[in-house]
Amino acid sequence: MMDFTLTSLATITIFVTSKMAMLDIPNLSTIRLSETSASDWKYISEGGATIVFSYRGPPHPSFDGTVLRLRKQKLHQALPKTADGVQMFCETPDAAGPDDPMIEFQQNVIGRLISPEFLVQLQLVDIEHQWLENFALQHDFLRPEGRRQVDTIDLSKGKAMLATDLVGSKGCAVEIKPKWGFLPFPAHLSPETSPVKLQTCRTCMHTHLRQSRGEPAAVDYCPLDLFSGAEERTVRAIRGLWNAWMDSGGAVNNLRIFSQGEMLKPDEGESIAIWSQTIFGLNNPTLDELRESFVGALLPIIMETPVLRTLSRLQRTLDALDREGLCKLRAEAEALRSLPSDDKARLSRPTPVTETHLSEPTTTEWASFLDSYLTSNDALDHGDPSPSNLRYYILAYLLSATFKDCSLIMKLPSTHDERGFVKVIDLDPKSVNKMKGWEMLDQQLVESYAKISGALRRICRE
Ligand SMILES: O=P(O)(O)O[C@@H]1[C@@H](OP(=O)(O)O)[C@H](OP(=O)(O)O)[C@H](O)[C@H](OP(=O)(O)O)[C@H]1OP(=O)(O)O
Ligand SMILES: Nc1ncnc2c1ncn2[C@@H]1O[C@H](COP(=O)(O)OP(=O)(O)OP(=O)(O)O)[C@@H](O)[C@H]1O
Repeated sequence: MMDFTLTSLATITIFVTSKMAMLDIPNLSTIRLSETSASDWKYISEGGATIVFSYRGPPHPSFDGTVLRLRKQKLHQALPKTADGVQMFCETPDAAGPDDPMIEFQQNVIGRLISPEFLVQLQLVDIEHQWLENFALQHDFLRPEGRRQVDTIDLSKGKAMLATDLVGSKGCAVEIKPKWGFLPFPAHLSPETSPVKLQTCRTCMHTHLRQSRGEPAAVDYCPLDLFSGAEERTVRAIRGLWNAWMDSGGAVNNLRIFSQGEMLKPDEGESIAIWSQTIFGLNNPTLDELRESFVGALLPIIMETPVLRTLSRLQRTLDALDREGLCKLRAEAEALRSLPSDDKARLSRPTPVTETHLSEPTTTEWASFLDSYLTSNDALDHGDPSPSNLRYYILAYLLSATFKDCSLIMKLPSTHDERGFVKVIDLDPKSVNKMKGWEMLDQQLVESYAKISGALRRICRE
């Protein structure tokens, strides 16, 4: 049985040095947001943890073609999700710290797993408190009401992130949040959960739960179709996303459409008319015509990009035990902890759960984990995991969660905007504090889905 200890400092030093050289991140402490005014930035969109603005001010070498990504702060802690699905529990790893760990994480972890052509250039910038306060004051009221009730720009941060603006001010960009692209590894599922979880994917179960609560949900969309690589299924997935976008008035977060730098909403007739004319050359199309043009434009991009396959492989291989197997492994390690020390010493693979198992991974630990994952994950017996590898599996699960929650932004090719592209965004590290919430949600999803009669359950195929 292979045993990973995540502390190989020699390897880590070499790795960090070579990676920094490769990505050539400049020293950006000289870039000052206070050189711009709040009105130079236009609200683009937001997720559970961050809010994004595009630079639209006078020409500036540091800000042209960039977005500003600011951290948000919950107004209230430990609340359930709101009706529009805004996540309200569990903090991100940096919630208490002044800086954003994202850049380091993208260099040291994500950059080793996803080809740089699919990643966005990120830069850390200093923010002066007064500037941020004024910025928040000017922009907060333009945010969606549902979001404003939950969180606000985090004024405690001294740094923010600049990233390449993928939406731009011309042409059409499409954002898809694909979610979970695999069915779980069966080895650790219980007899009760196994028939449910092996037939219906996690995202479809979540959709059902949301639907039953009257929340917006992408009911016709299954990520396994999108990830399938098969044309017919990909068409079905894009149609499903489009239908959800239409039916929810653009409220579901699985599909966002940006036209000329603005987020499009299905009920904005004039913008839709301009969009359909400029992007598809359609005048007064029927909704079906518009949908099929949209599908036709997106299909080749999705079929050709290798990045969906990469994401699904990463999600799956990093979640080799399923949440249930991980919980069992932790329980096994906890049971070992309570053994008398003489008995522990005699065990072939002891690993009681310690504080370090539940701490946030450091940069060096991530680097060491990646070394192990890239060289030896396939050689591990995931059907009979060793408690001594508990920490390895915890880090793997955290990283899998990042890939399960990221989004793609695809720029449609157009005459004035040359080539299209596909980029992966929102590759933030997830916090170990989320484990409990994930466990509860997993149980809730399966329990709720198991109540549906078998014949009505969705069958998701890989
Ligand atoms: O648990 P899920 O699958 O609902 O994912 C959450 C997302 O909900 P979704 O299903 O995509 O609408 C949720 O998205 P929204 O806030 O609903 O747009 C967040 O992305 C959340 O991550 P974080 O708390 O921002 O780090 C996500 O939480 P994690 O599971 O990634 O921790
Ligand atoms: N580089 C970019 N260019 C243009 N728009 C962007 C960029 N990065 C993010 N966005 C927009 O901002 C939104 C919020 O960003 P992001 O998904 O990173 O936030 P988040 O809070 O981490 O999301 P989640 O809740 O899904 O975890 C995205 O959904 C996208 O619409």
